[in-house]
Amino acid sequence: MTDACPPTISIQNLHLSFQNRDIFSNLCTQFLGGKFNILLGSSGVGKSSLLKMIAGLIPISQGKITWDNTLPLPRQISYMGQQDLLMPWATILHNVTLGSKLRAVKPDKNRAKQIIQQVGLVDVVHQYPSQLSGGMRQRVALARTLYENRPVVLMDEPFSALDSVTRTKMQDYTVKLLQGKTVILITHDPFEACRIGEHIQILAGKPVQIYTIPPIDGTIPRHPNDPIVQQTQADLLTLLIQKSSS
Ligand SMILES: Nc1ncnc2c1ncn2[C@@H]1O[C@H](COP(=O)(O)OP(=O)(O)OP(=O)(O)O)[C@@H](O)[C@H]1O
Repeated sequence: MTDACPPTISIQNLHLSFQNRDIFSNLCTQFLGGKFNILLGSSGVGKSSLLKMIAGLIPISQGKITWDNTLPLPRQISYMGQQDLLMPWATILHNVTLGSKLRAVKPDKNRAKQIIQQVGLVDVVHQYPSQLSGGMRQRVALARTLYENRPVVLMDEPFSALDSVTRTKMQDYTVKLLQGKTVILITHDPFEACRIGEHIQILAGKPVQIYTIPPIDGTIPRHPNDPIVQQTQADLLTLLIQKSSS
């Protein structure tokens, strides 16, 4: 499973409603294979729900999600939701390797420890989630997602609880480890989008649609001082303000 070619994921005329309230209709877009796809948009517009539909966590009533390889999509996905969903009874190491245990395969403890070290949690590897801060818990969830080594990685605001220095380090490490995978990452932060985005889209408007941002030059992770990052984040924020009021 880990050597599957990371697919492009296509959304065709997708519809979502909750209790007869339409969230979006006829939504069409693509998330590019092997790229960092970033999704922005105002709170409540439907970003997390779209990610959950791709992950198979919300059933599809109308429209289609397709992908361009032959493997079942759910088996290719590693999903990091907004809630960390850490198991309170398991140590940090066991939380990170939980997927292996659930699949009844021997955990790769060396790989897990390496990732835990890179996310800065080596000192708490044998502690329990209740002993950690919110930002530390989020890094455990990040480590668990990275440990899975799947071709498709869905991440819903994975760095939202982190201070700006840690956030920058985690962005760099995530880009390094997930290079060549199909990543769909939700963020509210235009700066983050411009640092690590290769294909940036905004979910916005009435009715809700997807808008694609022109590609940004340079390889990711772009340096925070890169003038392109500075300029495009300002443009992106302006666009977000425009789209949220239209
Ligand atoms: N299980 C549910 N039952 C009913 N309504 C829901 C459910 N899940 C989401 N919604 C509604 O669907 C809309 C979209 O929610 P969603 O969480 O997808 O938005 P979002 O863009 O990810 O928001 P945020 O940026 O705040 O996380 C919201 O109005 C929300 O209240």
